[in-house]
Amino acid sequence: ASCRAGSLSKSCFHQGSSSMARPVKYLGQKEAQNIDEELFSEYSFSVDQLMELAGLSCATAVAKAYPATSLVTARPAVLVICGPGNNGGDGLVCARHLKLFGYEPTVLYPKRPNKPLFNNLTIQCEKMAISFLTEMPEAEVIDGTYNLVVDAIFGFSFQGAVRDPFGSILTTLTKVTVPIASVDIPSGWHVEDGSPDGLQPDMLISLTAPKKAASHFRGRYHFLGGRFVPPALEQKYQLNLPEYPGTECVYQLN
Ligand SMILES: NC(=O)C1=CN([C@@H]2O[C@H](COP(=O)(O)OP(=O)(O)OC[C@H]3O[C@@H](n4cnc5c(N)ncnc54)[C@H](O)[C@@H]3O)[C@@H](O)[C@H]2O)[C@@H](O)CC1
Ligand SMILES: [K+]
Repeated sequence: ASCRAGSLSKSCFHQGSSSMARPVKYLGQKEAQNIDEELFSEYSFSVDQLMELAGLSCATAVAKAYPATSLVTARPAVLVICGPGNNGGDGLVCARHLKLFGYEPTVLYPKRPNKPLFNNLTIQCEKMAISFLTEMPEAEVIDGTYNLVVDAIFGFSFQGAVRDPFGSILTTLTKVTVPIASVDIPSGWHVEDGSPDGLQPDMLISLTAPKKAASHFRGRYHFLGGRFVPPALEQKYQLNLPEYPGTECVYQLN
């Protein structure tokens, strides 16, 4: 079953194991952070584990929507822009899996936290011959060089006015014409209210469960990823997640 999230206010109905249609829950910012915290504290996951699964989901969703063989340019070049928190970490993992899937990712990672997790993810990319840019290219250069941009700048902890260097990066992104695939939230959007003047990505990969901002998403592809939620946690928060098909790590919501 599939549905277009934007056509149903804050809900996307799907057929679960029962015959009754159930709406997938769209999370508020605080609830998303509580679930995140509980996965680590109560369920004893490590950040690395969930980030790996989240990033793999993102690369898988990108490969389903934009198969490397269907890309118009000779090289399946993809620009992955990573922010300063865990959303950026998802982007680094996504870049590594995209490379394994036959794409040519290039990473822009302007603000790097000095923590082993992010240092290791960066080295893993470098060792896979993924190049890192030192500055954000102009929109025309992006359009001429890359087939797609993966936006892994901000996720569910974003708040307030955008601080540099990400303000100018987001301004450039609003001008690119190649498709943008946003990880978890379109960067710069208010996590619950969205942003009518902000990025308009072609794809959104919601991780764990969609956030409320996803009801404002108007792009072509909305995927759910991050198939790691224990059933008890899903029930506690009444997430009403769809059943992922077979062994898939993503579920297409529209
Ligand atoms: N439990 C989950 O659902 C999981 C979440 N993951 C990812 O983790 C993300 C959340 O990560 P974080 O909590 O680290 O937060 P984010 O990655 O959303 O962003 C936090 C970073 O952005 C900065 N920031 C916040 N507002 C800003 C502003 N206005 N201007 C400039 N910088 C700003 C903060 O200083 C911090 O460095 C999720 O969206 C998802 O992508 C996955 O890695 C793993 C599992
Ligand atoms: K994002």
